[in-house]
Amino acid sequence: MAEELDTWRERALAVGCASLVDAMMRTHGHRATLPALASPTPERALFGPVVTMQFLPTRDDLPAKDGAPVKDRGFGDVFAEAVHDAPPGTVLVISSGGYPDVSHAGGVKLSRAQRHQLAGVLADGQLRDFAELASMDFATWCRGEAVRWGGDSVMPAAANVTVEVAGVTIVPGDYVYVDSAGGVVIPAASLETVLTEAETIVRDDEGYQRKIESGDMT
Ligand SMILES: O=C([O-])CC(=O)C(=O)O
Ligand SMILES: [Mg+2]
Repeated sequence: MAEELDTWRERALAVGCASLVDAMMRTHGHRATLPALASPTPERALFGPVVTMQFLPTRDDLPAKDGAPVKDRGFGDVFAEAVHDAPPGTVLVISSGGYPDVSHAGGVKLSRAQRHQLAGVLADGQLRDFAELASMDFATWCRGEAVRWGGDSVMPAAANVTVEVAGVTIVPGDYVYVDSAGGVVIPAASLETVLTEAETIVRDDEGYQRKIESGDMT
C-alpha cells in the first residue's frame, strides 16, 4: 500500500494540476476542481488519500453522538478520531463551517500532522503561524494566513464525514492533489483511470508542442 501510494504520488506530481483536472473532466461530470490556494511552502505539492475534519459554526449547545457538547471536544479529539487508522501519507481535509476567512488551526494544533506523518493539510479556512508550518515536513494549503484565533466563529464538529470544500464534495478515502495552480479531488475508484488519462494528455500536449515548434502545426 505504501509503495503503491508513493508510485501514485510520483505519477500525480509528474503530470501536475491542469492535466489531472482535464483527466477528471473526461472521467466524471461533477465539479472536482479547487481554486488556487495559499501555502506557507507553495513549492510543496500535496497528494494523498483523505481523512476529514468537519467544522461547523460555533454553537455552545450542540450535542455530539455521545451527548456531550461538541464545543467541549477539542481539536485534538476530532483530529485523533479522523486519523486513528490513517496510514502515513494521508491528507487531512478541514472544511470551513461557512467561515473560510477565519482561523481553523495553527502551528500547535497542526503539529499533530507531523507526529502522524501526514502528507499534509488542505483547509478551506485560514490558518495561523505560517512560519511554524513552513518548518514542518508536510504540505499545507489553505485560504490564507490568519493572526486572530477563530474559535468564536467555528469549531471542529465531526471526523470522517463527507465535507464540502470550495464547492466540491470530498468523501473520506478520495484522493486530493493540490499545488500552486489549484487542486482536484479524485474518487479512489477512478484514480488509476484519471492518472493514466492525465499521462495521455501530457504526451499529446508534448506532441502538439513539438509540431508547433517545427512548423508542422499552425
Ligand atoms: O490557537 C489556535 O486556535 C490556533 C493556533 O494558533 C495554533 O494551533 O497554534
Ligand atoms: Mg499558534
